[in-house]
Amino acid sequence: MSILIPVAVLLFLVYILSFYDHVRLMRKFWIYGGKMPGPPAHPIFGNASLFKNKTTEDFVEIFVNLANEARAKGANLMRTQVMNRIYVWPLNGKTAATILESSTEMNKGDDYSFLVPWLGGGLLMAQGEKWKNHRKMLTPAFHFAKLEGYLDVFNQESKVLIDCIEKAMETQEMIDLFPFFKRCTLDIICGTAMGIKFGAQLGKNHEYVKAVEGFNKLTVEYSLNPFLWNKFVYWALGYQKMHDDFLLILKKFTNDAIVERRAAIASGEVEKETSKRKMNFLDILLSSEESNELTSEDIRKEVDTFLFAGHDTTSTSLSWLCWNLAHNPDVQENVYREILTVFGEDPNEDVTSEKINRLEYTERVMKESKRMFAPVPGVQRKLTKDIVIDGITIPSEGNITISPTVLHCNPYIYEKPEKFDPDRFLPEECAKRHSYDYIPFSAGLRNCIGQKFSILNEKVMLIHILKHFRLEPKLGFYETKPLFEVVAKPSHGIPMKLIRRY
Ligand code: HEM
Repeated sequence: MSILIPVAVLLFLVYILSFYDHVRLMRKFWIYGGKMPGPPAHPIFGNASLFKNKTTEDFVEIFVNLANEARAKGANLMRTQVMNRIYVWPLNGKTAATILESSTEMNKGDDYSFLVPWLGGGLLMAQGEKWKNHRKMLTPAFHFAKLEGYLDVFNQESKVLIDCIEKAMETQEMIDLFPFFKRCTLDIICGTAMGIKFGAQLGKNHEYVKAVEGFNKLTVEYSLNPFLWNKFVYWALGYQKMHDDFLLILKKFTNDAIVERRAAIASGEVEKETSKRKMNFLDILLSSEESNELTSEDIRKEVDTFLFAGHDTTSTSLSWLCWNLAHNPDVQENVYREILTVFGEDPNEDVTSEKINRLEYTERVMKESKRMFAPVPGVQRKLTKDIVIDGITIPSEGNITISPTVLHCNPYIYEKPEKFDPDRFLPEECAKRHSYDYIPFSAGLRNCIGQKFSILNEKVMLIHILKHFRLEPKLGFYETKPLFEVVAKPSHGIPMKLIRRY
């Protein structure tokens, strides 16, 4: 009994000390935040009350309304605060450019810290020279000529997708396409990046798929609950254990895939490619391992980064595209007609690279869909030094949130932003805007390395789907909402009735 009291006192002291840095930052941001436009903040909790009893389903509306209130008062940026964190939001492309074009302020923000044990050191999270070297090394995997080589996988997996949907239609009248798209894009990224048949669409590797979902859920819970930001609390409530269990599954899967590919190359089962332009992503990494540029752990982090960044984003984007098409039948019909004109009527024909760039109208529709529902709702930078934007000093250690969602809903740039209008992307309309008023793939040096890959992937899947089915929504347009999470998934999926085209 006597030992319990000092242990309890010690634990309490550790707990109190662990808050020292929180209090220091809270004070600093209170002083700076008070001079910025933004909603009134509490000295300790900041703007936490805005999110009380809300879920990430409500956040888009909250942030867009706050941004519009600030814009109406003439502000070009706004701040929000929660406990010891400050977030400064550029409200138009011109202001966002200051940070996106900076070659020094490229470090990722506080909300990414959760991903460090999994992806830290991979391209998405890396900093400084390491980021520069890895970006240079991996760029050839996304070269135009290389993308054409991925078309086979896009076509094959899209056909499996159609089979899976048709099978589901035998027993269900209403189908939520989102999980189908997610499994398909996971199979595509594994096939293209690593040269392996993953088989998520056929029900394989279920444990990995579950672990990705579990880890994503934890990420959201962590970012919404500031008490979990304290390592001690996180551990004591059992979150650390769940976190570690998911990580074990995720890392093991990738490590096994790497070992398998290495062995296949060594045994000659897979022909060794020497031109970097022709190599798939994992083979580029493995060749850099041979020349001691990368360690095995570096390779694992990069592969995990591409699996993470490459599948949820594209499937979410395609889901919102289908949602917009289902709710705008005229636009859907126009896209379908354009697809038939360019590719012909055979629903089973492969999509080829020569014709795909002729889909001008479809491309505008895809862009407008990403404007209305930015698949990545926000990215963050953490400042290393004070910077001044629009005459306002933003302090070091503060976060800048560049939110495509908030920028794309700017009524001063996009008249009636809630209206789906592909003509906003006619060249003469684009010329009227700052190029950073539309940034679904971010912009500047740290833009999305996978954007061309993703657009091609999405187009091929869309062509296969629309050639087979007409889409009819089974929920009202606003009954499923974009979640303000790492990826803006639809809160209630995208339930559809699919009508066969032939
Ligand atoms: C619609 C689909 C996609 C969207 C909307 C999207 C969006 C983005 C955004 C906004 C960023 C900047 C993140 C930040 O600054 O923190 C980013 C970075 C990145 N994306 Fe994508 N992405 C998509 C698809 C993909 C795909 C298919 C891949 C891989 C095959 C990929 C790989 C990456 C990587 C590795 C980075 C980090 C780049 C760097 O920091 O140098 N993304 N993406």
